Amino acid sequence: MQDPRPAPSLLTVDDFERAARARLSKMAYDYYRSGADEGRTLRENRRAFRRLEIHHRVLVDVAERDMSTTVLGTRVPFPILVAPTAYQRLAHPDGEIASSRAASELGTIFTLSTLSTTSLEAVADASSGPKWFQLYVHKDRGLTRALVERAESAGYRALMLTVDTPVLGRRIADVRNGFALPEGLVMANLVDAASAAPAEERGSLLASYVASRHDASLTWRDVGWLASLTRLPLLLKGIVRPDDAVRALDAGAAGVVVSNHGARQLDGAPATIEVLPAIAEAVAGRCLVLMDGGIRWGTDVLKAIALGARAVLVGRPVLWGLAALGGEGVARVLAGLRDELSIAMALAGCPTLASIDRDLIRRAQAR
Ligand SMILES: Cc1cc2nc3c(=O)[nH]c(=O)nc-3n(C[C@H](O)[C@H](O)[C@H](O)COP(=O)(O)O)c2cc1C
Ligand SMILES: CCCCCCC(=O)C(=O)O
Repeated sequence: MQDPRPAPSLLTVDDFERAARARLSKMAYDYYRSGADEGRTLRENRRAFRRLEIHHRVLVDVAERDMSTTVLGTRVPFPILVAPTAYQRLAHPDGEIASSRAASELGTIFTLSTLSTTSLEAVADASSGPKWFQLYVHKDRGLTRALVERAESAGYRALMLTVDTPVLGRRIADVRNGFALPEGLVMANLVDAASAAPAEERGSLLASYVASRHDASLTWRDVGWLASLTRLPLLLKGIVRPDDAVRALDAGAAGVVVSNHGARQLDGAPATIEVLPAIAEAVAGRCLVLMDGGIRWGTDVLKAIALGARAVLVGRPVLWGLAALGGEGVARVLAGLRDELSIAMALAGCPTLASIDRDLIRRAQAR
């Protein structure tokens, strides 16, 4: 007899990307999908995972698996967090509210971008789960300080300072498409600053925002200044070198995010999974190490944990879920990755995250 149930069509992150592509305008899809320049790092972020094999252990009791971990004092049921991504209402009218609620439903951490299309207060009011705030430092330090104070009083639990973006990477598709926010969408955390801006900047063209407001002169000294403004733990996002990770630690950061900004900044930057082991080794457990870039399968998460990350963040997968099915899509993407990780742990002989060690991972022989 035939099974009457329809075959599920949205199972993997790549399925969600196809569904998202069918729903989004070309301009929005290109903005989300793009890497910088020729997309070398974009391809490498995923290829580098494929080069790694998992040499599984057998006959281990994996009847119960524990995927929970603690990040900056917050217990999460599985080690997959939501990365900050700008302009989520471009994907779906419910934007950041829907994605933060989905993260909350699953018990994981949602990171809100400075460039969100919903204000940080509205997101805090709408979802009760743990949240971090991603910070871009503006030339106007008063504005930067105000963002920090607002995030702190709205209940965000950590600040994630993005340090790989002194200027905007060149995303060719965005330049060709003349990327701009459609009428009605704004950079909601910056509306006052935006309405004081000259008319040609109010259209939210990313490039003009960056040129006029974003501070490209940021240095290590400013990290100390930022840390002095807040009692929240500070993470530095965009680290790909062991020496910079140690410097972050020395500057007072509670952790680093090994990231190349989803390959949207410096084309030619290394795949993050390639540089993770040396960074984890350099900081030697003295601070939290997270990573993002190219994670599309539960087995990718397992590889990142094995190579030294406490947890990973996902950017585009969440956008694909949001564009395809709103908040339900985000929840399904996160739950899908969680369930894939659980299966991968069972098959690799790892009942806990602590048992996922480096010895499981080998580089595939070149054929
Ligand atoms: C459309 C888009 C917007 C992004 N916006 C931000 C942002 O506002 N701040 C930030 O620190 N990183 C931003 N990122 C980078 C993500 O936080 C993250 O590093 C990256 O998406 C991880 O790679 P993945 O998309 O392969 O998971 C953005 C990435 C994308 C794809
Ligand atoms: C230099 C600050 C602009 C960053 C724009 C948002 C972002 O991170 C991205 O599109 O990627």
